[in-house]
Amino acid sequence: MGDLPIVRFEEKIVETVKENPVVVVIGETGSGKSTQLPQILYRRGYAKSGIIAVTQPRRVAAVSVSRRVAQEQNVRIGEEVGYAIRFEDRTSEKTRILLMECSFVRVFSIRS
Ligand SMILES: Nc1ncnc2c1ncn2[C@@H]1O[C@H](COP(=O)(O)OP(=O)(O)OP(=O)(O)O)[C@@H](O)[C@H]1O
Repeated sequence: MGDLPIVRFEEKIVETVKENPVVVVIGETGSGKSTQLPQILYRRGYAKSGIIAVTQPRRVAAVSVSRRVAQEQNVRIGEEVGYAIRFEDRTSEKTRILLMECSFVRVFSIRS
C-alpha cells in the first residue's frame, strides 16, 4: 500500500527506531500503523534474528490485520505472516510478522 500516509515517513521511522529503544508512532486511524509498520521493519531486516510482534486490542483485529499484511506480502497466513489468538495459533517456523491479541502476549512469551 504505497499511498498510505505512513509510507512517506519510512526513513524517519527507521532512523528513529535505530537510535531509540522505544519509539511511539502517533497517526490517524487508517494511516497504516498496524499494517505498514511491521512491513517497514521487515524489509529493513528487523526480523532476521527474531519476530516482529504486533499487538491488537481484539482477536478479530489481529486476524484481519494479519490477513491484510499476508496479502500485501503475497504469502499465506501461517507462513511469513501469522497470528496468535486464544485457541488459534496460525504460526510456523517461517513466521516473521506475528499479529496477536494483547491478552495473548504473556502466554506467547512464556511459551517461546
Ligand atoms: N483486512 C483489511 N482489508 C482491507 N483493507 C484493510 C484491511 N486492514 C487494513 N486495511 C486498510 O489499510 C489501511 C491501514 O490500516 P491500519 O490498520 O494499518 O491503520 P492504523 O493506522 O493501524 O489504524 P488504527 O489506528 O485504527 O488501528 C486502512 O486504511 C484500511 O482501509
